Amino acid sequence: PALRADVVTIFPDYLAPLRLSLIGRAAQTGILDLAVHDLREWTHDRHRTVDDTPYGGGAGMVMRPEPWGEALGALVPPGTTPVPRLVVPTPAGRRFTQAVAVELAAEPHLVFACGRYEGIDARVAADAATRMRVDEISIGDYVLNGGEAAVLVVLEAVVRLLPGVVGNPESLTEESHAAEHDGLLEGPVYTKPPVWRGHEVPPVLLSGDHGAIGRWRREQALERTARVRPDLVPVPVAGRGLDGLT
Ligand SMILES: Nc1cc(-c2ccc3ccn(Cc4ccccn4)c3c2)[nH]n1
Repeated sequence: PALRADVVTIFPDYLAPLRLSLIGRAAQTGILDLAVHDLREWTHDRHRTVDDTPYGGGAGMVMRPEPWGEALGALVPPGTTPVPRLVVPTPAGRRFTQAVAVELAAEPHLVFACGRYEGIDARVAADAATRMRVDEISIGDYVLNGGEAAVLVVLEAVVRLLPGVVGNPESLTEESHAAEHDGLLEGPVYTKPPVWRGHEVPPVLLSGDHGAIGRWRREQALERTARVRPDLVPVPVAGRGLDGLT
């Protein structure tokens, strides 16, 4: 497979959507080798305990290190090659962007550690870092109850970049946030009918003039990006042309 992905979670059913559609097909065609594991497999007490009270006090519970240590030891036994990257969703992680998705899509093996409660005992990541690359990732500046939704987001963004997953690879470069699009947002898209509820499709798109269409689309992308995400608008560097290269 192009990518092996192991997901460890106390809510394996939450990852069921990964069996559907794009990612499901990638798994069936063997592009992606996906395995979801229940962390409680690596508990040994009657109540299959995965959490405990936080040292230093404070509200909530913390995930115990022992089950995680055993789970990661089982999934990545010492001597495993290639060494996987451990992806740990957390509100306190580096920002997940398209560039990070591209980076992760180049990895042969990803292991996702889905935390719950107030997070995972910090020693788990510290110990794993002695054997593999640990990547603490935030999918955005909002607080979730656990890492599972973040794994769905990260895996969707990563798997669609794998060769053979998306029918038309060209669609991967023409979209918002793609480097090839200068990181601009996508402008408006239209299809038939040419008039719908009195709304017309912009005539240039029906003109067949591909130069004009290309210019119009770039203008629309710039306009929308300036309105919605001014932080993404490329700043012209002094003494260089529009493409910033000359
Ligand atoms: N971008 C993100 C990622 C998360 C995330 C990821 C994993 C966990 C495991 C537990 N929690 C709850 C929690 C809430 C408050 C402070 C710490 N943790 C998570 C939240 N929220 N937002």
